[in-house]
Amino acid sequence: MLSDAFGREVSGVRVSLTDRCNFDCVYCHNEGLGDTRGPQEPQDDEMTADEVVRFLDVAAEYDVGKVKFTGGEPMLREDLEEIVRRTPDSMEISVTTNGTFLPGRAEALADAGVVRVNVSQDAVDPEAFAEITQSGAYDRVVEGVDAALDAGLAPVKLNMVVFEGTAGYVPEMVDRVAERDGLQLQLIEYMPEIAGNPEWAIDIERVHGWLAEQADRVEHREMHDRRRYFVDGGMVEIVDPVGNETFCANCHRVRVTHDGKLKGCLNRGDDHRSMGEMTRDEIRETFEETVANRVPYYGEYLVEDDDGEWVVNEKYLPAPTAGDD
Ligand SMILES: Nc1nc2c(ncn2[C@@H]2O[C@H](COP(=O)(O)OP(=O)(O)OP(=O)(O)O)[C@@H](O)[C@H]2O)c(=O)[nH]1
Ligand SMILES: C[S@@+](CC[C@H](N)C(=O)[O-])C[C@H]1O[C@@H](n2cnc3c(N)ncnc32)[C@H](O)[C@@H]1O
Ligand code: SF4
Ligand code: SF4
Repeated sequence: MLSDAFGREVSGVRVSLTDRCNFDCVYCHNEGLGDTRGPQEPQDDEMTADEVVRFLDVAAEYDVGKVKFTGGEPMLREDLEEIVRRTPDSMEISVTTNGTFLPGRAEALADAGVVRVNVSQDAVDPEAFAEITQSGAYDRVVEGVDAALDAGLAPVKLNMVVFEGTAGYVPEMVDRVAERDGLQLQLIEYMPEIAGNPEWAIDIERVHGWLAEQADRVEHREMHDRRRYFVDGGMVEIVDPVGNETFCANCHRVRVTHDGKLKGCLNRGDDHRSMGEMTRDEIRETFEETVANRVPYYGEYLVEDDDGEWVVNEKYLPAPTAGDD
């Protein structure tokens, strides 16, 4: 397994299959590309299934054991099932989706080899949902969650971005996952870096504090040192990257953009390496370079030396953790 200069092993990849989407969520960072709601028709620049699989084959050679397919909306790709089927057997496959295409396709995804899905659902109130996603698809998403559970794609994590527009719905969402076996809740701190509107952010520590009061127990997940609260039989995980040095110190994934560029960090736009028409050997080299150049985003990992060059801040070496859960 490859490690970066901070000792962070790369055990997973997140592959964006498209930047298209049928929603237009007001907060969307589009996996680092920044523009909400990409074009609706298939684009020439999307990786083909062959290109995705070629990259995954190379990643598997480096013992990358997990792949997350995301987007844009990855289920807009009609060849998603094919890509999943052709993903190396050694990889655990999950998908993050807005859920609208799960009815009618969840079973096929499970048959192809997806083990679990994360479904975005920011509110239990259809009107609020419509305002946030700019869509009228609330019922369809709820149906999609049911379809995923019926197909055995469990646990289904409900992804909820916590910001000014949703914070009031957190207690209802916590109740919802407690009521239903197979559901978990993932509260994602709003990230304004790429999406803009920093005034929408709320203090995620208040949510931690509230959950700590409700929880019977709290666990730490190895990836990102995320906290998991167990409330009335339900599990609530908080994804809180913003300004969080510990989160980045435990980041074990390399990303691929829909147009086939490798990148070491969600928030960086200056480290993209295009795989384009590369041979496998070239992809290997590019993957190694990408890992070697990964730098945690939050924290003073790079400092200026006496000659004005940016160098690794030695106080962070070796990195605190390795591995993934
Ligand atoms: N800054 C940052 N944000 C992340 C990272 N991982 C996840 N997030 C945020 O959390 C969102 C939801 O991630 P998901 O695609 O559901 O997957 P996940 O929670 O990371 O992975 P699993 O819990 O293993 O399913 C992402 O779109 C980001 O907004 C990360 O490494 N860095
Ligand atoms: C970019 S979407 C792609 C997958 C799919 N379309 C979906 O919505 O699940 C992946 C996740 O990123 C989250 N997300 C988008 N913009 C965000 C932001 N500015 N801050 C935090 N999370 C964000 C969404 O809620 C979603 O759960
Ligand atoms: S559904 Fe996902 S990709 Fe589409 S706009 Fe919403 S968060 Fe962004
Ligand atoms: S380094 Fe930090 S901000 Fe960048 S992808 Fe990893 S956890 Fe996210």
